[in-house]
Amino acid sequence: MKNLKFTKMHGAGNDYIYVNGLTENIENASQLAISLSNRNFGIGSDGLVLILPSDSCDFRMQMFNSDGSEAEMCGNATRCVGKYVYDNKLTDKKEITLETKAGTKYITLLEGDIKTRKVTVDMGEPILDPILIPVNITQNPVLNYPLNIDGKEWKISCVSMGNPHAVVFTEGIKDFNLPVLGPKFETNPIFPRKTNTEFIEIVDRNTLNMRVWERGAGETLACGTGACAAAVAAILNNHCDRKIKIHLLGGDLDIEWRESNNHVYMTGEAVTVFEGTIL
Ligand SMILES: N[C@@H](CCC[C@H](N)C(=O)O)C(=O)O
Repeated sequence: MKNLKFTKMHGAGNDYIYVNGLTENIENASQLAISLSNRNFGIGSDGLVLILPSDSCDFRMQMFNSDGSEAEMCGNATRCVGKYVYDNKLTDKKEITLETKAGTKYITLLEGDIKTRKVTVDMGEPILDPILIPVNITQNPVLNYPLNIDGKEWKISCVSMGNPHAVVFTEGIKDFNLPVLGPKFETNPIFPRKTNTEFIEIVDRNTLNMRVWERGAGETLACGTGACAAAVAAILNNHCDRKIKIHLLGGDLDIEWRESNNHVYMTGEAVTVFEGTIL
């Protein structure tokens, strides 16, 4: 695509290319995600995010992983889209509604500047029904379910935040070989739409360490929906209380699963790195 304007942004190191679909004409977004995400021959990113007009919300987000697959939801991108539409004067609101394939998300812009802004997103209710996640396990909710991978038993807890997550509580995550291990979870036949997988160490009742293997992207420095899913799984397994700080490779996210309305709230930074034009 010639003369395509883009902005590179990240949330806790989870980096995407953002394109204003209100002014730019995108033809094959899936193919574009693959080529632009390439870290040698493209811009380099975990995927592509389109900001589009919406009939029901202020804006609509469409998100593609670096392998070209379209995801229902992306937590880190949601924060960045909020910052993008405000900085680019597409809105003057600091409370923004965003249509996604996983329903409406409510963004609140907090303190910040043109480079970095703190953003909270009401991510809605977690989905625990295995049919809806989807995962081919009848136990409901799926907590500490034994999954055998190459002769080793892992205990998975499954949560959807609009997209599927398998959360594993374990130890020694910094030594895990995720490029070998991650795909064995991602493509396991019990996940009919594949899965994102979070490897979690419990630090204390309000703190977790996390590494993530993302469906369609591989290991990323952070995953917002994954952090929400990990928090929900930690609370359901009684490892943690309802407010949790999650340390990811690229930064921290604060997650609250509120008892009063069952919604998950994610707070973290959204950062603009640079703008450019594809020649
Ligand atoms: N990094 C994202 C999630 C992106 C989509 C995911 N790989 C999927 O295919 O479901 C986040 O911050 O939530």
